[in-house]
Amino acid sequence: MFVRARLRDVTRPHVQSEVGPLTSVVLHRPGSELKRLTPRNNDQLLFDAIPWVDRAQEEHDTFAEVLRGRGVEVLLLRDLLTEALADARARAAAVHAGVDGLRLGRDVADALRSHLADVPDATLAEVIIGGMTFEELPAAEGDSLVRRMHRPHDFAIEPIPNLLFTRDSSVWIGDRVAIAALAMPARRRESAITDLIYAYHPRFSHAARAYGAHSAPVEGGDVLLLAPGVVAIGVGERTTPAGAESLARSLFADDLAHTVLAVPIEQTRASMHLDTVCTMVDRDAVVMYPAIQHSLRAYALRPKDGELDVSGPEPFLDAAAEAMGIDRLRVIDTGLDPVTAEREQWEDGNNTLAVAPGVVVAYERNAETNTRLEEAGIEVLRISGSELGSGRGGPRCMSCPVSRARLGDEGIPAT
Ligand SMILES: NC(=[NH2+])NCCC[C@H](N)C(=O)O
Repeated sequence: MFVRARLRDVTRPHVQSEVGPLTSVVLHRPGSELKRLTPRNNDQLLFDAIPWVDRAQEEHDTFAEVLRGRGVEVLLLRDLLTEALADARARAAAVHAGVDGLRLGRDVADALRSHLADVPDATLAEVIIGGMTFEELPAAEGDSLVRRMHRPHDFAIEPIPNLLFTRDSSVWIGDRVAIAALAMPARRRESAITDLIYAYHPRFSHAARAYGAHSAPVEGGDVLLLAPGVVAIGVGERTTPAGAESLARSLFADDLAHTVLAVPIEQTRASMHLDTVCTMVDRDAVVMYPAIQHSLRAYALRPKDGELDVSGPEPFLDAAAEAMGIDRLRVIDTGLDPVTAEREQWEDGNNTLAVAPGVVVAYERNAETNTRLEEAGIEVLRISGSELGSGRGGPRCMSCPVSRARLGDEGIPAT
């Protein structure tokens, strides 16, 4: 009885750290939404190039296989969405999120809503993710200025290619899920999708929330669970000071953290999230972009008599070690020359996904960083990311851990 209960426990949502053995994760296999990218819209849609979609899918399939090979349950977001849409309330939420009446005008919006009300769940999921152009709109009676004045390839529903980066739109902390409030217009609809999956998919419908999509901006790529009870939140291009503060309040209120470290990062595309410059590779070790190693600082937030106590800023590594209750947070010293370090940081060399303490998935192209990780005793599972990387995200960005075994419980086999 006891053993069975523990086995079942393994895939129950629960994430306390960045490195506890990964048992269940949400990925999004990229699809038609990437085929919508053109040189005219890629900047706005936050891609730096036009990916070769078939190859991106192959690379993603390999990523999923590497994880499965380590006993990880891979949940695909498109499947979760389609299954959630079996609930009529989820369908209504999906149509509401996809059809923008102000943009389309009353007649087109009404026609589109009634068309989507009748399509199968899988088609609705496809339209919500892949978008719809004006020429793909269902035919309608009567005349319409909106239809006449839009070009055939204009989007009636925008595609959401950044759904690939499942890390950013939601994050599990303990047994609660935080729905991220995404900062960039091209990504706002992603929260509506994760929100409805967690609200209506039978697997998650009982999950309590740690944060809501209508709060101040927080993106999952900025949230690092350094140790049970210790959460670092990057504050920069995406997560705002108000977002970090309100997530901290919410975590304290729910007893999910005792310390939150707010970590200012440069507001540039290269370091859009904290996880572009620093990820954990072991219980007490991070891989970090050398250029920021000595300048990264943190404000420490702690609960005090129902209010917030804010101290610092002090060097991030010191603040982290103190909050984690360890002597020192090791930095894997990549020791790279500044040009190589900058190139590999841009290509997500520091954006690793730990599948267990000391075992990470990384892009193979970051050869120098990976070699240094191995020299430091970290096992590196290499995947190709030549096409996947064109959206500026690595293995950590492309994964949303739903459950990890607690540190110290590694003996539990994955089901
Ligand atoms: N956690 C991350 N680093 N995510 C990367 C997201 C990349 C995406 N194109 C964006 O600009 O939003």
